[in-house]
Amino acid sequence: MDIDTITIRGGTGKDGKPEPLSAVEFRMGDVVSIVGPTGCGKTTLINDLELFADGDTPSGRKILINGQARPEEFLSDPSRNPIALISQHTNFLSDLPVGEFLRIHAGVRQSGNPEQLVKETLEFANQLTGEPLNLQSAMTELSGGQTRSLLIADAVIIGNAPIILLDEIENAGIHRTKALELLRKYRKIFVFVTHDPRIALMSDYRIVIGNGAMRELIVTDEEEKAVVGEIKKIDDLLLDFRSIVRAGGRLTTGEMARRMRAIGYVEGA
Ligand SMILES: Nc1ncnc2c1ncn2[C@@H]1O[C@H](COP(=O)(O)OP(=O)(O)OP(=O)(O)O)[C@@H](O)[C@H]1O
Repeated sequence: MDIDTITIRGGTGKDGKPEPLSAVEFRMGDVVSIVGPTGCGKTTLINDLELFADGDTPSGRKILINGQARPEEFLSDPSRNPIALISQHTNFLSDLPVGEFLRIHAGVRQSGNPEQLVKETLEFANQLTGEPLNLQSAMTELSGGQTRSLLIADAVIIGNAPIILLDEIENAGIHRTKALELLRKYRKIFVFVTHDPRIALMSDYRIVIGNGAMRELIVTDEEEKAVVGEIKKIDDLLLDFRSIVRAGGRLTTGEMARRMRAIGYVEGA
């Protein structure tokens, strides 16, 4: 089934009142962020999407595919489920080597050459994480960042899911700008739950959640796109400082001023 749109029909917030945003429609190719304070209901919203809620979850929301109720096959046959969720608490239970797992998954999910898909998936995963993984590593031995990178790459390339939900990938040592740039090459709906301004502003629009309810939809305008360029510079600088400290180095005020000048920020500005 080709998916063009996913609609969220609003339900109620934690106070039982109707959500201010009564409906939101995602179109194929959209990159969306869900933002809001801790505990406000962001994960609940993507769980509603993953479950194809039909008024049967605490929020009372309804999820429509191409304007219609979910087809039964999405629930009964996992291989037809168009949604992949990369949650915050993902661990592998199998201790298969990465290569074997990917080969088996590619064989079941796709008709193409499994070796090519495995290669592509590994390359994709290794662009997302700072700690490259190899096909011989046991899956249970991967770090949090490697696990999350492998799952994202597997969902995008082998699972080929048209809708991918990603819950707070910023906490797992994933290269965020790279992730957004790479993912945008694939025509899918990506929904990020995030506290990260870089991810939120690199999205096409964001849904603001408060007290369990969808409150506002903000489209990223030209001014915000310019701001994200500056945020990237500051963020990259912090990542540089982190790398220096991790590698056992020391930071000096002189070095900090030099690096800030190099990206166009003067000391103390
Ligand atoms: N619309 C709603 N109606 C009823 N309960 C809700 C609703 N939205 C969220 N909740 C409840 O509020 C609690 C917190 O929600 P949730 O875990 O989704 O927040 P979060 O924004 O993802 O938090 P964090 O930022 O810490 O990950 C959960 O117990 C959830 O069941």
